Amino acid sequence: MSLYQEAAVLLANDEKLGGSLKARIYAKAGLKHGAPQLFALISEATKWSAVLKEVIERCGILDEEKKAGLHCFAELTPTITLLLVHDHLLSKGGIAANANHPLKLAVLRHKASLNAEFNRVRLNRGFPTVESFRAHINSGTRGDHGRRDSLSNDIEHPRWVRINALHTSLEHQLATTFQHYEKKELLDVLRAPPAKHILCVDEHVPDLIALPPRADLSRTSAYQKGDLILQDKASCFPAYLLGMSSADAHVIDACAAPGNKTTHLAALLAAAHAGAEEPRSHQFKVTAFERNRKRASTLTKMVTLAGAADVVSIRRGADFLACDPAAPDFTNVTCLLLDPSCSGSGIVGRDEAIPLSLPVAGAGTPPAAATTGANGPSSKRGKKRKRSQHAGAESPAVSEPEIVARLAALSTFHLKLLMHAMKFPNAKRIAYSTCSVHAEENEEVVLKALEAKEVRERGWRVLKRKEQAEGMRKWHVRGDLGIGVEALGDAGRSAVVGRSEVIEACLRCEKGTKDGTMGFFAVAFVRDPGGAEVTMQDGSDEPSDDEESWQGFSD
Ligand SMILES: C[S@@+](CC[C@H](N)C(=O)[O-])C[C@H]1O[C@@H](n2cnc3c(N)ncnc32)[C@H](O)[C@@H]1O
Repeated sequence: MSLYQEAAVLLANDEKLGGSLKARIYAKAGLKHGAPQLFALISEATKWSAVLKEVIERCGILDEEKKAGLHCFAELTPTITLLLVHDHLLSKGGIAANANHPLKLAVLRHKASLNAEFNRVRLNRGFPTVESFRAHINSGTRGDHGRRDSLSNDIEHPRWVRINALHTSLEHQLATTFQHYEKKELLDVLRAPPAKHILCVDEHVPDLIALPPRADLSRTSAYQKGDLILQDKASCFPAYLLGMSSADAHVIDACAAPGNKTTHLAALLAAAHAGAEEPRSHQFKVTAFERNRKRASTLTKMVTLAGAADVVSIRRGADFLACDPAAPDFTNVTCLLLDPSCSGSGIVGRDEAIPLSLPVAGAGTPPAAATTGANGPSSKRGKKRKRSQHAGAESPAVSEPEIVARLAALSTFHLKLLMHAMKFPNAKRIAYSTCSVHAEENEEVVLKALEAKEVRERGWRVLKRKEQAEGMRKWHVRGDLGIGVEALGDAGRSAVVGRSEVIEACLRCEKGTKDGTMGFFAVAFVRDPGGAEVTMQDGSDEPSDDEESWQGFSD
């Protein structure tokens, strides 16, 4: 399989794998060509795709090769043509294939017109040299040239690694797995190539280190044994925010799979109970709810690998909302962690779905007839171009009303979970988090919960910044209450006492910044001693809408 065929298969993503293009390529086993080479080709060709589409269509390559009936035509798909033409026009080494490779020959037959059309497009757009055109494309200016995304930034997402305190310690890992690594600032780590042996010990979350983007630990025995857990910094906030102590013997993870936060809870509880003589399974436990049975299997594997199977009890296929908080099983539950399915808008890579413009056969004007200026196509050609754009590979946009409706459904679902968690009779703390950047799923849920009469009656409030664990107190990006308050009515607004404290209590993480985190939101609720005992009601205090209408969950 040629480089171009393999790149086209990755772009097609027929297996419908999730995650960013980059993550998919680097995670793919058995690639014939190197992941960096494939990723560079795809990302570069994508940046140029709007330009290349125009060039290819005007040259009529797809039509000509089809007419010629060459045996390789079937393989000369729009995607492969785009990739080949990219390398012919823009890669230093040209097309990376043998001189007599049929696909290379098919494209090179059009060498003269490709070069001429490319120069025409460049000049029409006002770029005197290829270099100035390249600089413009790389700058990611929006419009038909592509867009800025993390591919062209010099900052990438670091590889965050949580040291699994159930198995090992930070000191031990620094002295063994990372003995040849130099300690550096986070910014140095963010900009380093994957194989560089530098790391940054995180200043906010204990037992967390950052390695250079795409650092590969998969072959280290520490990773294979479950001593190291790949977990984004932001995702470590909720369990840490709970501030558990030896008084906490039973904790619930309400939405657990794949289990990063479950094993983090177990590790923090083990640290809180350290020194006790009896086996840890007699000291504390985590009950992990996971509604999706398939994902519960992943959870089981993660928990076992992390060495937490003795203290984590998995409720496979169980809906947290269906459990009875008053059941004897839950009498000793003091803390709950809610990390529900959400829009996932904070996930790195989620918005990197690269708009790829593909050429279409029959869409272009042959070069000889291309007498209209680049900015002045005939109406007939204009119609064809419209069709070709429609047939292109860009994903269909989701309309604004759809987004609003989805966020409203998620917000209702999140509030329902939160209100359910607040009914556990002896619960003292609840951490609520999402990997969403939308206030509807974050601050607004917090505010709505706080304004509910029964929540206040039960004594729930936010855990103030000054009460938070040291690292969380130090974290600089706080809540965005301004957006949330807008959505509330007058009654809601006046019901929120101490707005600035609520803002300060919420933690936000932004993606694509030098903090190196994903987009995330976390907050903790606490119940003051003396807050009223929970009176179980008939559920009438719960929001009535169901969350099932939302299909685009983060998980
Ligand atoms: C965002 S993921 C959780 C990620 C997890 N906390 C971690 O850090 O690895 C949300 C999970 O909650 C599960 N879930 C959603 N609603 C649930 C419910 N009502 N009861 C139990 N699990 C639920 C989903 O199936 C999904 O696996």
